[in-house]
Amino acid sequence: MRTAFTADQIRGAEHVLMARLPEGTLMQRAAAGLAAVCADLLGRVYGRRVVLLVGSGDNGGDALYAGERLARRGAWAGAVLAGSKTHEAGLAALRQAGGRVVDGSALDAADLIIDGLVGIGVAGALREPYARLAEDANAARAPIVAVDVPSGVDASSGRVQGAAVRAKVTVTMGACKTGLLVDPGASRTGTVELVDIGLGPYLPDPDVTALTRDDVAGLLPRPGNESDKYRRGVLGVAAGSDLFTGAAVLAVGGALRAGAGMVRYAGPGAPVTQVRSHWPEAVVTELRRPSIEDVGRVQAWVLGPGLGTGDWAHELAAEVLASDVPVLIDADGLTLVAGDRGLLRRTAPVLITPHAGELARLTGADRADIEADRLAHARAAAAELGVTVLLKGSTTVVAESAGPVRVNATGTSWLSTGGTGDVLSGIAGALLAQGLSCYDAASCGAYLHGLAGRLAAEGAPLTAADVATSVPAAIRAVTGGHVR
Ligand SMILES: NC(=O)C1=CN([C@@H]2O[C@H](COP(=O)(O)OP(=O)(O)OC[C@H]3O[C@@H](n4cnc5c(N)ncnc54)[C@H](OP(=O)(O)O)[C@@H]3O)[C@@H](O)[C@H]2O)[C@@H](O)CC1
Ligand SMILES: [K+]
Repeated sequence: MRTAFTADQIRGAEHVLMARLPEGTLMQRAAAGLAAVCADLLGRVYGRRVVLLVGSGDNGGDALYAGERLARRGAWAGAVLAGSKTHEAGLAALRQAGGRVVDGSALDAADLIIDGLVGIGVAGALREPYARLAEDANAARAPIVAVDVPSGVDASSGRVQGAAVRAKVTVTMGACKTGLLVDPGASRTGTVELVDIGLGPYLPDPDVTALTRDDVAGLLPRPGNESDKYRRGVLGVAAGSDLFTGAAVLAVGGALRAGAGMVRYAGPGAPVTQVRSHWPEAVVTELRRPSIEDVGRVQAWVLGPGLGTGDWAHELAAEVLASDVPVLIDADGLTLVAGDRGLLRRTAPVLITPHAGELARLTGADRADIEADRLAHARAAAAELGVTVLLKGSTTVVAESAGPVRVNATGTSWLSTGGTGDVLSGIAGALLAQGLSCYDAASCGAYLHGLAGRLAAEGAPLTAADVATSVPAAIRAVTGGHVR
């Protein structure tokens, strides 16, 4: 499990550790790790030009001491001092090793840029001259190594207000920061390298976690000798309408490919015909009225893709939500719930899977605000609505009212195409039916969906149906495909 922490959490742990060590020890550990990554990136250190962007705090101190180490190995090291003050001991060390103070024009001829403008101590958007230096560094041809976080990215949320460094590598100290895993910040980090400075034993529970392949392999249900289709999990899918038939086909497809023992599809005539012809494996009930009475027993429901938002859909949603099994609500289901919050009054668990626009409709928050601070809005919605929230987007986040938010970064931009959300609801719904909690079903579902998208795309456009087709390959890639 990858873990990440807010700036305050890191500072708290640093405080305890620092009190036990001689002054300056942590910064030397940080600088040593930083210099090693820079040296790797340069290949040969001797004679290369390294420009350090140095802010007024300890982030600048890290950069200066790393510059000192590179200068001792024969690099030309020039520090651009951006702040009202500078880490004096770090600057003296750099000078003693042969480094110098330069102005921003040195960026043009740099082989490597070290961004030590600001780290976890930043407040708000970058001020001048930091903002201009960040932009000049981005425009230069040399790769940028960000110290701790790319300057301009809020370490605790991933928020970017104004200019921000776009790094090739981010060398983060002690533990990963939340903002490195959540967009828009995550898209600025490049590769994230962690330098162990001994913080581990002093860290609290993480703010954010990200499942690894092994975590997902451990959580995914696998059939045993005693399994039959009922014990493996029966998923009900209430989706599709005479106007929108594809959503039903895709949601059922996602569920079947993700290992549901059986999928029971319930809907009106047109999608019924489509689901039957695409998926003879599904057990289909054509609804003459909005009732699930004749559908049979299920262990979880997916409600909403392509369902429509009229009275018929509302009645069906009310019936599904009146059941005593977990329900995943997506798409039109979310619009229905936004118009009638009373539908969410139930005791069995609810997982909602909105994108930012749908969450905005549900909570009244501004869509742009949600996109700027995905974590805070997903958490707040989970607490306000009493549900698990899977907020879709370039970094998908899964939040409950308490505990760490799980983020998923397996996705690809090729997944931003119609119908992929329907497939995701099928996958996560199948995992719910197989007994996973909303939190695990959502985070494993997002992981598999992202990976299936990557496998299906291979750098080219994909369709939602391709994603569903690739789900077994994604599961195989996660579990190693061992026959059992
Ligand atoms: N402590 C340790 O032992 C270790 C610390 N470590 C390192 O220290 C870093 C944290 O250092 P930190 O706390 O000094 O804060 P930091 O991120 O350098 O920035 C603070 C300065 O930025 C400025 N500033 C703020 N907002 C701004 C804005 N919007 N726009 C422009 N400027 C702004 C503000 O300047 P001022 O307003 O005072 O001029 C303030 O002084 C951490 O990320 C890690 O790299 C690691 O090596 C591990 C060991
Ligand atoms: K930085």
